[in-house]
Amino acid sequence: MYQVRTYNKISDKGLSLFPAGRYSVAEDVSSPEAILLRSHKLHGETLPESVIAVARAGAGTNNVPVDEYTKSGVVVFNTPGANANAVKELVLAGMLLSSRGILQGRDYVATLGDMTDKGEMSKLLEAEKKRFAGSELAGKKLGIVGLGAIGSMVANAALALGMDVYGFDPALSVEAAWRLPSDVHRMESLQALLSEIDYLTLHVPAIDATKNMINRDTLGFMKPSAAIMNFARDAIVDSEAVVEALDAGKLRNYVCDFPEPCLIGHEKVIAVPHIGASTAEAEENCAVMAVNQLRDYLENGNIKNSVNFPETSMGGLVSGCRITFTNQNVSGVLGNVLSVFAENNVNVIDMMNKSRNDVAYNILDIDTCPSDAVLAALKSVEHVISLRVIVRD
Ligand SMILES: NC(=O)C1=CN([C@@H]2O[C@H](COP(=O)(O)OP(=O)(O)OC[C@H]3O[C@@H](n4cnc5c(N)ncnc54)[C@H](O)[C@@H]3O)[C@@H](O)[C@H]2O)C=CC1
Ligand SMILES: O=C(O)C(=O)COP(=O)(O)O
Repeated sequence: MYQVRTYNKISDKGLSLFPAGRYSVAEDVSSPEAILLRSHKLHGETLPESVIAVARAGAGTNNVPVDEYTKSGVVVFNTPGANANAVKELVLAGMLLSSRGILQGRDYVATLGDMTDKGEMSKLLEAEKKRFAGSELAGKKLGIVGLGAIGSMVANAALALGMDVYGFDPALSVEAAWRLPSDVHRMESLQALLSEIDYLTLHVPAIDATKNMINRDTLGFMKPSAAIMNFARDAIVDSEAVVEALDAGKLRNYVCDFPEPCLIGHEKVIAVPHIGASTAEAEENCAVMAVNQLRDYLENGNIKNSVNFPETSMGGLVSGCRITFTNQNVSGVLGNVLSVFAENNVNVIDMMNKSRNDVAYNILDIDTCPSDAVLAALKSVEHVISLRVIVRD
């Protein structure tokens, strides 16, 4: 029986994919092989030694100490693109809230509760509405920083709204480049993009390279009439600098999914509580994808959509026994492991070896499971980090 420890609200559509008789899935399982979570922060928590995989039902993995887990052979998964549409829609809402007097108008109308005369109310509203006039998105310039799953969807939607779209992404993958509409103006630097645009939307991961990428200096490149949408992470924007710019009339408004104390109550800030991916559809997509990936790893040793391990798949088990092992990515390890097999007359039917940065991952199908002594010999091969035996049910 596999044990999976969960954190956060994970959609039942995903959880129901764990077969009841083979999985125990709960917040309080004692020796989990896997962890399934959303934004719960694992930094500073002791990971049970039993854990071999962590699945983030979502995109950002900055709540998981990925580097530390990699060293102990723990595979970290995420669910690329599964919640991108939900974020895209909220970005569009954010830009509309930023450009029109929707919230201000709603707040004003809510003050009219004492009025009883319909005609009087109508007259007053018509007289006052000029205070809530806005501007249109069509024809405005949108800058997108990060053109991955979310950024490319926002680009398409913004073009459909008649916006002129500018993009900056120095790390763009070939696959993401293919998804991008050709009308997106490619910018060579953040500064060039910021000085051009009326709206900025951020869709980069929270990593060292993006920490405080919007700061006092970079805010200085923007037009005073520009607005920022931050549905990425708090770490990407220096909020204190944003408040200074808003107060000094150097930024029109700031729409964000990551409120911080200095932003609360500011009249030019529209802040919501990290609800970018909080739709039924996105929660289901993420949970289903995370559970399928986790099951394929636990039951077959296959790896898809990991943020720290190479994509490695040999399909379902065909032989009686599958050995998977992770090793430091140095030369000679696979050869030494195969020597142990050869010395003990273990026949390898099929195998795959892939590497990514400092780790290599291997799947080997063999005809019969090796003895405990052979397994011990395999585990003691220099630079082998972890080893697992998967037996067909
Ligand atoms: N508000 C919310 O609920 C959600 C927030 N997010 C956040 O949005 C981020 C992006 O999500 P996805 O688009 O799904 O990820 P993605 O991995 O598909 O795209 C990220 C893009 O950022 C680019 N990038 C990396 N470093 C960069 C840099 N220094 N400058 C410019 N571009 C850079 C990458 O090349 C990639 O194209 C996530 O990492 C997460 O932090 C994601 C989903 C929901
Ligand atoms: O997928 C992401 O990166 C998100 O920020 C979504 O977070 P959540 O799963 O809604 O807690």
